[in-house]
Amino acid sequence: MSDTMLTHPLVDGPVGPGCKKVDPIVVADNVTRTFGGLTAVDVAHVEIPRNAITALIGPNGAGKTTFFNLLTGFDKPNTGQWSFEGHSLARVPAFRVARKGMVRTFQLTKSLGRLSVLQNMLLGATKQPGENIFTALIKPLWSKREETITSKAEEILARFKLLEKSEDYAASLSGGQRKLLEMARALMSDPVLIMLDEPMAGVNPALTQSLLGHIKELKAEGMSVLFVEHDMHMVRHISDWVIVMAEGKVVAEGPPDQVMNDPAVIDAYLGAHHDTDLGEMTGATPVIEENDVAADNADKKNADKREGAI
Ligand SMILES: Nc1ncnc2c1ncn2[C@@H]1O[C@H](COP(=O)(O)OP(=O)(O)OP(=O)(O)O)[C@@H](O)[C@H]1O
Repeated sequence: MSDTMLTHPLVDGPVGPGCKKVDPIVVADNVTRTFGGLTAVDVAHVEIPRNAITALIGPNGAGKTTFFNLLTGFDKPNTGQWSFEGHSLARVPAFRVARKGMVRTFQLTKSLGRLSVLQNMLLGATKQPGENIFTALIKPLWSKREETITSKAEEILARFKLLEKSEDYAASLSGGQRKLLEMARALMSDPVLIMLDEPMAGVNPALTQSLLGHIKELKAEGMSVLFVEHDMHMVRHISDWVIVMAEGKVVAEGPPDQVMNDPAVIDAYLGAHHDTDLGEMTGATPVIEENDVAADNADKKNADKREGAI
């Protein structure tokens, strides 16, 4: 940020790249990742605030996805340390990271598309029935566990208005419904921090309101949310905090209205998107549940048009 004297309730001290948070849930230091000669991530220090919605933005190739992959154990850094809820998680494998409560959405791939919506949900549960040999041998133990996770899956599907689709192939869902399923699946493992990778990609504008409502609910339930998104409208309307990456580094951070009016950010990132709708700071628009069905239908049509969507 250009004005380092700004303060904010989430921040301990002046606002600026790498600023200290009052109550951080993730703290990362000197995280680097290179691919050959290219430094994809070079984050000196960043803190993610707890129980807030944080957007990670930046131009294509800024290193956002790589940083996500590193934090969640899907990739290994060259250097660096980070902690989640005060516990070091650097180089901890992805399944353990998820068990600790740091859970990311991942895209519905071709193979997952061939499973039903419910099966996708069951895959999201952290501890599977029969996971240890003792439990596997005693049917009442695993069948009870299966019942519990199935009813939990159905409860979450109902909340996301996907229950009636539970037996459908996931591949048959519209773009927006897929995004809802990705989020619903992540909730199966009771995240403390949920990390969403482009939650708005391919989503019809009316279903967008429903998705935004679901994300705000996660925060209302006490979760922290970190998302990567190119849709500036969403970033502006839903985020409490915005972190800007460029060339692997954190170049700016702050509340959305300040970050998006920062000349350095406009030059580095928004300049390339001058023609896109950056919106006004009007606050999040209300959830339009009744539009879901119409939106889904329109969304489905768009999804059908896309070639090889999954
Ligand atoms: N597995 C890989 N092998 C080689 N280079 C990679 C690999 N993954 C990422 N990169 C490179 O690292 C840089 C950062 O990529 P990354 O996908 O993290 O950026 P991003 O900010 O998420 O971009 P986008 O917004 O386009 O998704 C890019 O130059 C990319 O080409």
